Amino acid sequence: MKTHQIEKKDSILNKFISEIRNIDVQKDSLRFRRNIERIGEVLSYELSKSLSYTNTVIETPLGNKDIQLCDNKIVLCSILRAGLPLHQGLLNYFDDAENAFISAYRHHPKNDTDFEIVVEYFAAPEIENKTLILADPMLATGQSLVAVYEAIKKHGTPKEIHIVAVIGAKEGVDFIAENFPENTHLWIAAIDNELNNKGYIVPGLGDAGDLAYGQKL
Ligand SMILES: O=P(O)(O)OC[C@H]1O[C@H](OP(=O)(O)OP(=O)(O)O)[C@H](O)[C@@H]1O
Ligand SMILES: O=c1cc[nH]c(=O)[nH]1
Ligand SMILES: [Mg+2]
Repeated sequence: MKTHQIEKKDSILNKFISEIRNIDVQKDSLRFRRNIERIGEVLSYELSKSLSYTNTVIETPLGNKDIQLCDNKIVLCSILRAGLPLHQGLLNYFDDAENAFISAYRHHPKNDTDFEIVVEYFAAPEIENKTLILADPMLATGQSLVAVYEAIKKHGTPKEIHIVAVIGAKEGVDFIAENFPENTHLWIAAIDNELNNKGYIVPGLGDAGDLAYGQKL
């Protein structure tokens, strides 16, 4: 897997990341969702540089102009719930993409610290031989992404996979690197060093799904 950690180079992205991490600013859920969306837009732009392009002639009112246009058949698949605002950011740029949604949540059968990932809902177009963009803002242990990939694999084999995430933990990045095909790309804004005993990224930002959409039972 090739990891692209976009915040390594300073840019306006830093402001959006600082706001989603900030304990005061993140309380404004409208701003939180919009910041995740804006980060999705920045990551889309970075990812777009790795896609394939074909020469196309565009007719303007005054003549013709050659331009290289992306010819990948993209399926944009986001993991519910927290993936929704990131999905919108990606779709703002990859507006021709087909769309897929898959659910994954942490089920705690015994206590707060042990959990298993439950994947239930999957709605997708044909993915065989297409460019699959898998989006989830948080990459903590990596178990959700791997569980989702196992479910998606049963429906076809994409030509290539691009994972898009906002904040990850080193441990989770290593885990997905072991479990996704070698030609997978990870486009991620920031990578933190630690996970706590509940599998939350430290310092991270807290619970992305709750910050975007409110607490769940
Ligand atoms: O890398 P992992 O350890 O699997 O954790 C990351 C997952 O946790 C969050 O979802 P959550 O289960 O909180 O669901 P939600 O989006 O409904 O809040 C996040 O959006 C990822 O899907
Ligand atoms: O840090 C984390 C880990 C999982 N899910 C989140 O929303 N945040
Ligand atoms: Mg959550």
